[in-house]
Amino acid sequence: MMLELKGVHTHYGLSHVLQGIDLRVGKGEVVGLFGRNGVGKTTVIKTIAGWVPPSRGEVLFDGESLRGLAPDWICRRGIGLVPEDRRIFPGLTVEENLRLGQMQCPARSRAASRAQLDEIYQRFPRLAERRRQMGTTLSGGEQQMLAIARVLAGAPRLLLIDEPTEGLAPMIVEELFALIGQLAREGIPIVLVEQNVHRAVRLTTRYYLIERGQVVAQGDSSNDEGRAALLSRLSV
Ligand SMILES: Nc1ncnc2c1ncn2[C@@H]1O[C@H](COP(=O)(O)OP(=O)(O)OP(=O)(O)O)[C@@H](O)[C@H]1O
Repeated sequence: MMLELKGVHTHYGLSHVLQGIDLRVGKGEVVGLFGRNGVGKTTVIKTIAGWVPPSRGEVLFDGESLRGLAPDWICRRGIGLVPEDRRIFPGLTVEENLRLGQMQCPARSRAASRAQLDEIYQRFPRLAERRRQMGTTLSGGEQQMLAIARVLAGAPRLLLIDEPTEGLAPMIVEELFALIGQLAREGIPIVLVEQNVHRAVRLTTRYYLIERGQVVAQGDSSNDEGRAALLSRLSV
């Protein structure tokens, strides 16, 4: 198992948000985290990436505990987080954003090379065209692409992607889902939080349904039956 959460609890102050999450992500998987607003999906992702430390339980990556590691170090181990709010660095061009991504947490020696940057531009031609434009002046969809590209620049071995399509136009949404599908086919395991369950579930191989900080259902979403079970449970 590449990533494993064992009985993870997370608090924000006195607020007990995650209440014993068990979750596993294997090689080649796209794991969907679904559930209503505020149930703790983002907190699961932030806990994995070390942005909020778990108060109890373990997060294991490649069998090793991440306990006590700062987010930078977790990133360097190979876990890349694309946060919901994208966090494009203001005052920096597209290329400078990507170079920072290469430097911030190079997970592999491939990162931080010119060749790797060229590969990223091949994958994201629109970013190549706009490489000298300020990152924050890109459209919402382009900023989301940049946020993903910047994390890819660190050559992660596992990707956590939080609500990538929120507030974006349908065409861009399709492009983003196609991109995520492509990354998965290239062998990067992905944990995806997405409100657009109908669309997202077609990409995921397995899912966890979360309610009030707990996993209340999980299953296979690689076939019609599994997907139908999830959708009926969510009644969407
Ligand atoms: N920094 C914080 N401080 C205090 N409480 C927080 C903080 N971040 C999140 N929470 C609370 O933790 C709970 C879970 O939030 P979280 O963002 O993980 O949920 P979510 O399922 O991702 O929801 P959404 O889909 O709306 O993003 C919510 O009640 C939220 O208000």
